[in-house]
Amino acid sequence: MKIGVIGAGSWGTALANLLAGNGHEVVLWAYEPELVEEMTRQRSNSLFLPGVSLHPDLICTGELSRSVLERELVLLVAPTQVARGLLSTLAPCWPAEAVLVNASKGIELTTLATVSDIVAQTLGAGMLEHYVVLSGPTFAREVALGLPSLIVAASRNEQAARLAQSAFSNQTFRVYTSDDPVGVELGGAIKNVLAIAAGISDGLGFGHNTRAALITRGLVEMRRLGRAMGARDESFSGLAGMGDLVLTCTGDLSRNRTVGMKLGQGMTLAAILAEMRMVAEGVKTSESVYFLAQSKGVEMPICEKVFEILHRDKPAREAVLELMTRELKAEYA
Ligand SMILES: NC(=O)c1ccc[n+]([C@@H]2O[C@H](COP(=O)([O-])OP(=O)(O)OC[C@H]3O[C@@H](n4cnc5c(N)ncnc54)[C@H](O)[C@@H]3O)[C@@H](O)[C@H]2O)c1
Ligand SMILES: O=P(O)(O)OC[C@H](O)CO
Repeated sequence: MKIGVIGAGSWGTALANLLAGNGHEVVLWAYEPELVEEMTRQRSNSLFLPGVSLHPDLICTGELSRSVLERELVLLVAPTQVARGLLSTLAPCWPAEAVLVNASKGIELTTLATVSDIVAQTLGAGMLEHYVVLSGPTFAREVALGLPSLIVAASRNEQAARLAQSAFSNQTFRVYTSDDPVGVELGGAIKNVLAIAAGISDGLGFGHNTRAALITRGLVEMRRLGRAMGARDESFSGLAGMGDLVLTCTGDLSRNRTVGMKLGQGMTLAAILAEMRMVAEGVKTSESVYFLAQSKGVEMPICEKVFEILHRDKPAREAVLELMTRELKAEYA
């Protein structure tokens, strides 16, 4: 297939490499001009995926329109907060029949739009028939190294999900399909907020009990918001829900968990972000989830505390005390 990839961060580069290795003709667009130069000449991406050699057939470009021209499948894998700008720019030259696969995991600030919403608003609601969400427990580096990984391709159009499944699958990358893009998209976004919570807990020096509790009760929060937004319950027990939540709350490669750990250890958010070039989607998505939960009347106490710690300067220990001393209740109230 002719495939375009929008975004040459760690995940975009790992997936573009995988697709090229699967025999597709792949054009990878990078935002940074110096990265296009390096990827083309040195076949490496030292900014976002150091130590991984690029596939010899992978084409790299700094021209955004080349990532969609004559493409049969386009993979969007840029930070969520810039997705609207990129898709709006590309709308006039968008290939109408192409399948659009989204691998970004976040919710837009201010609009509270999911990436599905952004796609419908920029490319038209009809595009959702060609839209697939690709999400699951997949650290880019481990996928790039060929370590066995599983993921879900979710779409309301079964044919589109199957097309993505066959384009991405190989011996080390196993893709399941799902008919619940809403649940799969929400799982990927909310787990980033909960990973920050798990990091804060570790940074404060709490133990395994606390982390296991955060994962379990975090999953309840994910499911609640999912229900309010029309997601299928079982998606949250799957790869894009529990799977990714466990990975990101426990894995040292997680940027979101790392942000949380540093916060727990006493660094300010501004100082943490100043030394990070990569994106930790949970930082902004914590704000989106907070307001989304409020607007839907959904109780999400852990996500609420992450928002307050990150964006309202609440001391982490105070937030934990507030969580622990909430009114006592049944586990499934
Ligand atoms: N890295 C992973 O393991 C992984 C796995 C699954 C999903 N994701 C998701 O993939 C998405 C992309 O993350 P990543 O990890 O590949 O990125 P990254 O953190 O490795 O790199 C940051 C990316 O942001 C881009 N960028 C920064 N400012 C930009 C701008 N103004 N306009 C356009 N692009 C800009 C950079 O070019 C780079 O591609 C995120 O939503 C992330 O949650 C990442
Ligand atoms: O490094 P993180 O925290 O952005 O997580 C990366 C992926 O989403 C894991 O599936």
